[in-house]
Amino acid sequence: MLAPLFVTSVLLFMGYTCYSLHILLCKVRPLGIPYFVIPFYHSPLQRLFLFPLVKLLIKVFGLTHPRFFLMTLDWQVRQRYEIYRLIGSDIFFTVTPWKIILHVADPDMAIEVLAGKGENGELYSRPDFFSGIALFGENLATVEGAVWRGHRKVTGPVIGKSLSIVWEESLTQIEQMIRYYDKSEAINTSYRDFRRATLGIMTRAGFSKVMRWAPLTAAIADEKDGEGNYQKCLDILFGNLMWPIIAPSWLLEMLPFKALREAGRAANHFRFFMNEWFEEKKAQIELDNKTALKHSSRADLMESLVRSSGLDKGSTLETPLLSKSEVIGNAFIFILAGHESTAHTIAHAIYFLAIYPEYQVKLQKEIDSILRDSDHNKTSYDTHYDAFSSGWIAAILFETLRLIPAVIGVSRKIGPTPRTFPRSGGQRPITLPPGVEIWIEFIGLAQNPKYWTQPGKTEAESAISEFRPERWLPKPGGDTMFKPYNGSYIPFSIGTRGCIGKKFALVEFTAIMLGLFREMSVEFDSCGGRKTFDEARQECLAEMDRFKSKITLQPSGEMPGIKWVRRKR
Ligand code: HEM
Repeated sequence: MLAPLFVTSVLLFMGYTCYSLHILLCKVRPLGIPYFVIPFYHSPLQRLFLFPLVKLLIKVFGLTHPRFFLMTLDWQVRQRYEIYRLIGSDIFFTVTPWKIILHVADPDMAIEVLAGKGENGELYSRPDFFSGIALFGENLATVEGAVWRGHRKVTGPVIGKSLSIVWEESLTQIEQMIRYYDKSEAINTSYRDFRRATLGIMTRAGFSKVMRWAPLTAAIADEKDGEGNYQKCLDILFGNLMWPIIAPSWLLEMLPFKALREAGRAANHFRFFMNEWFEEKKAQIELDNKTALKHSSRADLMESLVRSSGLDKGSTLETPLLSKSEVIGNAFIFILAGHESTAHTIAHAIYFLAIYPEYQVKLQKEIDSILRDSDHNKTSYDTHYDAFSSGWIAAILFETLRLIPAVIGVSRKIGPTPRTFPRSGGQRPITLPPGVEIWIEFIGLAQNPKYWTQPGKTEAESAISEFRPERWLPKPGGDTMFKPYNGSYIPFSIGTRGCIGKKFALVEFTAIMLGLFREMSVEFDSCGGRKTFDEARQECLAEMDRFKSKITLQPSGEMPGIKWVRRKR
């Protein structure tokens, strides 16, 4: 009885899948753009089982057709621009039986997709899979249209006003970090160490909570300590975010797998901490309301969020802009987006500087010439940031993000009516059918030789896939950094929906590099003379080619050890 039912269900499913694929292909074929039919695209289970299997098949059978690369995880990192070259087009489709995705390494089209408006006069919206990050409540990254504008109005101005604190706290965190590195041998915990530092900066700038820097393992060892607990919960939560996204935390906590139970518990702890912070801030605001001290000078992100909920007694807000769950949802997205992307970008840059020590010397000369003898702790965002914003520190940041963007791309979807998009190089515009998902591929764009071959040089001489920060420096006698072709370099995305924390990240990166390299230099660990510089360098470059995208780009294996040493003056 069950067997025929099972066979009929399988046949019906297969029939429906073929029919659905046929319908999608009928939409794609007439457009004259290269397309590749692939059986699946990203989902947690495919990530776990199918992608590794395809990778193995490619290796064993030496498969070279683009279709096979497109079925591997994070092909954008491994294929870079080469896949577009192989296909012969800066845009192409992947078609699964359920979805059409357009991959874009064409700058004119990228601009129109990210900054242009759909049929409703609104920006194109993010695909539905983004709704997963509303696990603690809707937030800036998950809402659209007028609601999104409301969230942005609450968060944008206050983030913009936090830059002096970002500068100051970055230097404080780095000072504490250096004290630890001074006593340490080689380390390979840079990614975690910088996450710890940027978390401290976000927590101070956004929530007025002070978290001293300590190596994560030591800081989390003391379970009774609230700060250590908070760090531990974030470390587990962000390392395993996929689980609380696909299942409620109460369910995870009941499952017989330790990792899943821990992820569920971390999500519950996070909710608990945010509730505590919400109530604390509310009480503080209520006190201010009584003393008629509106919007105190210490106003931070959390204050702006809580005030916009109108939940504080004495609030004069007529219509609340956010619910309590949206307040917590936004606290979550700022902690998530605001610490990992910058931390990993700093760690990538540190590894590039270990590979190319000559740039450390240039960076240190720049710091010395700007700060002279003054103590860097006496610097401030207002007096010093601008001086660093068109020199080596900025060039190193831009070049790091060009080669290893914090996120590999952004996506948008076309609404219910067809839309026409321009293409670069005078190619004919393309009209996309409804429902298509568009993936703007940052690495493809930032290594597209049509836009990155330098004037008077060949593509090979321009070393597009290599770390050459000098390409960004102002021309001799000038003071403006190199401006790439519009749309060909957008690691923070563009348009009003682009990254709200861009300036925050630029200031953070600058202060951290200045704090570190004023005192220290970085070098590969030679493992007691057993590893040459060239071996460590090759190992590092090979590891960078294996980076995986897990919220942000990060190592999938172990990076070579590095050592921080006091600068020789
Ligand atoms: C190197 C550092 C960073 C990079 C490369 C980066 C990149 C991005 C990108 C590509 C987006 C997607 C924009 C889009 O879909 O068009 C984004 C969104 C966002 N980022 Fe960042 N980001 C960085 C740092 C930060 C920081 C420090 C914060 C917080 C202070 C932050 C908060 C956010 C938020 C809240 C969003 C959602 C914005 C919205 O939907 O309106 N990011 N970021």
